[in-house]
Amino acid sequence: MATSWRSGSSSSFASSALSAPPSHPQHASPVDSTFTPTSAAISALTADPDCAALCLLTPRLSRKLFDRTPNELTVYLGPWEIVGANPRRLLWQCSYAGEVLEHFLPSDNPNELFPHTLHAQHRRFGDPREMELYLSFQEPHRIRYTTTDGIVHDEYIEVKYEFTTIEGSIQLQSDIRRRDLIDWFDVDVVWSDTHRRTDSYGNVRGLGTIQRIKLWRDRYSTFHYLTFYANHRRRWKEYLLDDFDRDLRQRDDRHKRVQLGARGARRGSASESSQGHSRERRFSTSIFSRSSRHNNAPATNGNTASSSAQSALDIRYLGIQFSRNPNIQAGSDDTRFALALPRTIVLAVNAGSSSVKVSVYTAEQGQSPTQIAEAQVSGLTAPPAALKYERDGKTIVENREVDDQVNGQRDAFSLVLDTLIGDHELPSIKSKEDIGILCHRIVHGGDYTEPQLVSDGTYHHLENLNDLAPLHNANSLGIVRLCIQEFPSARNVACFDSQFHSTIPEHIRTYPIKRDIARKNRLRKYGFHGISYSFITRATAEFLGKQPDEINIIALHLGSGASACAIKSGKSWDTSMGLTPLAGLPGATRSGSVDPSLVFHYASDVGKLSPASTKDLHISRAEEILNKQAGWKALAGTTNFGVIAGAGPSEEDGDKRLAFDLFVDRVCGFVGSYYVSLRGRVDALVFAGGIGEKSDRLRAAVVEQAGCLGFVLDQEANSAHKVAAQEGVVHDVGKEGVTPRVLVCRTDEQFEMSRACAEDEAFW
Ligand SMILES: Nc1ncnc2c1ncn2[C@@H]1O[C@H](COP(=O)(O)OP(=O)(O)O)[C@@H](O)[C@H]1O
Ligand SMILES: CC(=O)OP(=O)(O)O
Ligand SMILES: [Mg+2]
Repeated sequence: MATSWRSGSSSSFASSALSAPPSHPQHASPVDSTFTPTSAAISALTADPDCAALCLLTPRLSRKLFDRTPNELTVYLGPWEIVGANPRRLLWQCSYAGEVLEHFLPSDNPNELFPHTLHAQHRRFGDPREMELYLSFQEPHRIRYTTTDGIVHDEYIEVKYEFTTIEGSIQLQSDIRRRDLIDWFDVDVVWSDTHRRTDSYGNVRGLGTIQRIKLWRDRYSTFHYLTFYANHRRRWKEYLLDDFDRDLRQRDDRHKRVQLGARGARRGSASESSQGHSRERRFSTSIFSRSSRHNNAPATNGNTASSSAQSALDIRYLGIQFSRNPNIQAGSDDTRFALALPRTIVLAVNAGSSSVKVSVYTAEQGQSPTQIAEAQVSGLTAPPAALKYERDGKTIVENREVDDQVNGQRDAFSLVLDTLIGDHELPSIKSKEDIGILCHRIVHGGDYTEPQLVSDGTYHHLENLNDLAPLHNANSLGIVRLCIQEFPSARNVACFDSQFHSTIPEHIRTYPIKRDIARKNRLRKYGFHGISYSFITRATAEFLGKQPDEINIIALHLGSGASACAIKSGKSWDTSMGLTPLAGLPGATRSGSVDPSLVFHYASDVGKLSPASTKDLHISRAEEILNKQAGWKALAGTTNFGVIAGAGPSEEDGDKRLAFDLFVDRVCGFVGSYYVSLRGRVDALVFAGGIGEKSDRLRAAVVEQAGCLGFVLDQEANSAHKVAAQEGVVHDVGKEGVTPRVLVCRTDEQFEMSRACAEDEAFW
């Protein structure tokens, strides 16, 4: 191996090196064939003492350097050994008798030495592994080079090694640290609860950026350690892996992020503590004892790195964002990193009246799930039905017409399933066996107040409720049945739209009818869209910087089925749907509340069973008329509210304008009623659901009419394109400085279900 020196201008070495070419004839010799591949070549002291460097070079590279720097000196290095104490030295064998190169290690404590290699981003086009060929230290080290002429060089310099093999580099790093280097991961940001990922301006900051995390195993125990250079603090960090919970605290495959929680610390510490819920203890466990530094090297303009890692686990979690550059990451380091961690795939199925939405998550017990894919078939009541599929936030299928393959919710689900399983680029689902939990939105859950594992008993109990949610329950149970057949080893969990409303007080949920009959037939207000309202409550609270039980809101879930909900102290206080999802606001095909006698004047056969009834669903003509032949479809000839909201001034759009005005009127009726019901203590009016999230016109009309209650819109923020362009879940569309706020919430019923399932150990 070749070692070349470029001289400094001072010291005994400098003077000899200044004479060019190098005056040591023995150094002209080629590499000695006895040197092992793990040995390294060394080169380069620069002419400038401030940036003196020592490099181990491949012969190829060193030859190039020699061409341009006549003062260089070549030393051929052989194997190394680490000798002595106080100071420990890395002793390099050289080619010739009497020729020795000593690298004085700045600490006798091997754990305090941190050979540094760069993140692969610094060399974008090579093999990321090859970054290990280039080793450096973050502070000057003393190098003594002796030949038969005596000491040629003895000075603190910046040391850089360049290896010819990765194995050689790994071996040297392991020897220096007396810990085996077993893996490394290129990360874009590392942060913690005390060093947040971004600063208050949103700039990525963290503890360190663009660094290579290394994983070490102690040679004398089973302890594993993580090290990285916290470049923003200019110090090394070393953490004992056992000090972190075995399960990842959070995993976000889309952003290639994981969070390790400090062992014994409670989850969600950072945000909870910022909200005054600091329940965790801080750790002061020493990972290793600090020994004094044996480094008298001069500090260079304050940039000198500390070679001592911070010795205590001084954080509650460590966040790591692996490199998102696909060229760099080649393999998936984050997957390797998380290999040992127990998790499963959760499929959340939301069969609505006009759509089937399925989201796929990776989930760990007790952790917030991470979405990896989402597929939906929409337009089931407004043909053509269309399939949309996204993986890792990228659109894979954009509104493909699927009318010929889909007739109803169960077909839509089968199509979605085929899409997911057939996607070879969705490695988390290679086969059906990969799916551990399937959670299903069941609109009517009767008296259930919590999600239920589907057993024969629960299934049959739910079947009895089919007639109370005629557009939903039977369809959902059809999907549950399919899943039980198709995924025999998975657990099916039923999550209920009605459960969120179990807190509605008796005087609100009771109908003024004979109490014994009401009790016997369980006739009361149940309320629906509760999974969505639960999501909206938490998301809004987070957005407003409060706890869920500290907020009062009026939430509007306006989709194919539409409802309003008064949420008091984070709990449902009242909602517009009732015994069934027919009551309250009109919808795509539903009338909403009308005079109960109306139907008897609408047709004469309303008490008869509808021909649309099936063995799973018994529906009268009256129910059919009010659920399926009313709403926008009846008024405006379309179930697409986008078309209704887009109505122009022409006469032919008159029906659409009527439908729009009618809807605004009914929505405002609930807003006013709930405002009074909440005694005017309202933090926000929140729009959600397909219409609530997408129709700026509808929001503008509602807020204009409800303006007397203090709601004011920011027209610009409310525009559909502005809202669509926002990344987060909740968007403020209200006028600045005005309370109550007006918000848009991208509700996510699938996430809410999968979160509930991941949280409950009964489902694991
Ligand atoms: N750009 C739009 N403007 C207004 N309404 C829209 C728009 N896009 C979709 N919608 C409405 O949203 C409804 C779907 O809402 P969603 O909540 O997704 O449905 P579901 O009730 O099936 O869960 C559609 O039926 C359509 O009326
Ligand atoms: C309850 C209900 O109407 O649900 P959706 O709007 O999803 O049809
Ligand atoms: Mg819906």
